[in-house]
Amino acid sequence: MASEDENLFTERNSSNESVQVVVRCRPLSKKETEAKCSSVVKMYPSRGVIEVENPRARSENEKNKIFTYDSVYDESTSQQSIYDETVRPLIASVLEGYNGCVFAYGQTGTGKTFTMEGFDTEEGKGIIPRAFEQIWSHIDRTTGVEFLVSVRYLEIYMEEIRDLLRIKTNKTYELREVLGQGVVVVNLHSQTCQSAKDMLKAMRIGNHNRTTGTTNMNEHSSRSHAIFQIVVEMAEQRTKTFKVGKLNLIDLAGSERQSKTGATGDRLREATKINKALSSLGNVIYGLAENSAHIPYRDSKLTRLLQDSLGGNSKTIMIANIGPANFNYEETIITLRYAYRAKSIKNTPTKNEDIADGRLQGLQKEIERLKQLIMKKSQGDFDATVDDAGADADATDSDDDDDADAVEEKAKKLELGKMEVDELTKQLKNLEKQMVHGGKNIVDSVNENEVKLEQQRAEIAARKKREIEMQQKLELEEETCTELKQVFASLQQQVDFKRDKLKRLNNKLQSIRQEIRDNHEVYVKDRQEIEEANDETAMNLRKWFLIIDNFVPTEERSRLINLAQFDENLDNWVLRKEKIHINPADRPSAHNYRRPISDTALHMSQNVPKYRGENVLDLKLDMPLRTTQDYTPPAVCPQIKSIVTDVMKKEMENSRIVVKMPSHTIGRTLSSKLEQEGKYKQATKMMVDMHNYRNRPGAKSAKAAF
Ligand SMILES: Nc1ncnc2c1ncn2[C@@H]1O[C@H](COP(=O)(O)OP(=O)(O)OP(=O)(O)O)[C@@H](O)[C@H]1O
Repeated sequence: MASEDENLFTERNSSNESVQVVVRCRPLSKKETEAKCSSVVKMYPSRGVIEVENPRARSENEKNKIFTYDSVYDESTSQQSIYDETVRPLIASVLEGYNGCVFAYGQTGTGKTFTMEGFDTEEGKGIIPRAFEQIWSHIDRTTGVEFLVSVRYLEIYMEEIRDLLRIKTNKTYELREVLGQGVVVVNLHSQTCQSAKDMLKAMRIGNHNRTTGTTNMNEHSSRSHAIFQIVVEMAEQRTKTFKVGKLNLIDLAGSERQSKTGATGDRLREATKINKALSSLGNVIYGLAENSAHIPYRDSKLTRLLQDSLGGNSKTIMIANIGPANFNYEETIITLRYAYRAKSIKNTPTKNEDIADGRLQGLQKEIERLKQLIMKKSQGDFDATVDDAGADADATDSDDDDDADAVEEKAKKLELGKMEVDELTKQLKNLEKQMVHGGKNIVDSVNENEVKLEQQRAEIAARKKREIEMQQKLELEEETCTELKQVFASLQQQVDFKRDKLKRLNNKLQSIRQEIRDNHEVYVKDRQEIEEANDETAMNLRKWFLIIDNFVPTEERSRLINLAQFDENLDNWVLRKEKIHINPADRPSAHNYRRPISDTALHMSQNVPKYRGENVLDLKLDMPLRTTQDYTPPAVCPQIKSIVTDVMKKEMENSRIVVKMPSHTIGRTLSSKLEQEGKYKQATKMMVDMHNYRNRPGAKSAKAAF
């Protein structure tokens, strides 16, 4: 049970905080410009407002839709500004021991990867590499603190988790809820980093391993949700306190419509899984916004991993990416509605302080232990081990003997001891290398300027944020003030005012109705797409039924149905292994070799000669009815016959052998002789002439030709 002090501590370090939602709109793409698309998005960054014009509006009410967010960024916003104004304060919180999360959401091709990763240039780099720089410039400036920084990089592809830093493993990555840590991925490789460069390298390796593909909407479309995790453990040397900051940087796969991306085959299957996970994310956001009793986190791996970031212990920023083209109006509105809902999600970020079982503590303890051990061994206590502190020292001393053997033994021990000390020192150095001592660049004057610049940027960002908030408040108050300020001089004025109000309310009603209609249209489109996908699946199913009906015997079918079972981890049907009970005496044999029946024997059958009959099946084949005739040799025309006879005569005279042969055989012999001599043309002509003669009209039979 938590003590009163602990409860107080938690209360002091946690408070409710809304998910911060910002919207970023990219410029019209080259393709959109070529297709003469127009921009339907207007942004007002100073007020945090976005206005989207409906290109298919039938009335004034339907025309414009207005949304308000924490901040909005138009196409001219630089990567630096979006980072400084939105993400920098969050990373600063992570370095104080909070959990943080930034995730980019939006339709495919709207700039999520551009925002999170960016390009390899100073201006082009995105949020993730900039976060590395901020973390390491903080470490370099902080004295008296030891840091342990590690990163992990995973992707969720087709509802499967893959380790992007260790792609060639056959480990399975399960999700497990760990007390005090939230939902973690078991077996995921964690890489310790000593600099921003190390982190950048890990990011590049992961990006290289990430699943991407080409669609009509984006040449390099991310086909998976990628999560880059950074864990910063901090140990204050003076106060001996520990804290841990965890950061999740997430580039989601884009939501997409098959009609627009033109996805088929693998791309379509990926899109179905992507949309399924995103729709469960939508359900979680909806549930949290509506304060539902049940939040369906367990519906997908993505929502389980985001459990802490949405409605839990984390400071979270959602970046909604949109495109400005009229062609994508509906998708833009869906993204904006999603983002608007996320605004009302409340998190309870809590500082992760005084952690009892952090990796850094373990590392520090191990380093201390090794140091002591090395010290003891260097002082001659070669029997010292992990826990005993020289208990055997007396025993070694009491055995004081001048015997030559004993001296030799001692020398050996000394040598061994030295080797052990070297080995332990190596281990110690390796462990120490993992930890980073803060405050390396504290006296650097360039660094001081950098710090000042950073502080100024943070101040400007905070001021801008305050301005937006004040502007939004002002607008709201102005609206209510105009109502209150109305002094009803006459009944007519009152009537006019009420009419105005009614008109405004009517407008609101119309816009809500329009929203319902829009939603219905989206719903109908979604349904159509699902139906199309269903039709395709049904077609495939019919094909498989046809194959099964014609090629799988009925009794075999029921056996297979019994063996089939659904594997939730693989999200697919698998065939259970059938237990075959065979009496060893009745073991089947093939080609006089006993066929193996145990798993080991089956496995070994590849290499061990004893089992080489394994794959030999002795089948009696049903021979098909004969559909061919015996070969009838071709007839030879008289002209050739005469030549043949002349040549044969000569041959026979030379060899003095008399052979009685039919003329067609002689013809063939001659033809092959001509071929041997390289007279291919003559040989072919001879065969053709023979064939034509034999098949001449009116020929009675092959033999009649001769
Ligand atoms: N703010 C921006 N300024 C200029 N170009 C941009 C911007 N945002 C995106 N782009 C360009 O748009 C294209 C698509 O961007 P990106 O690949 O980041 O989209 P995405 O949302 O990650 O797509 P997907 O979901 O398919 O992976 C890229 O060529 C990118 O350079």
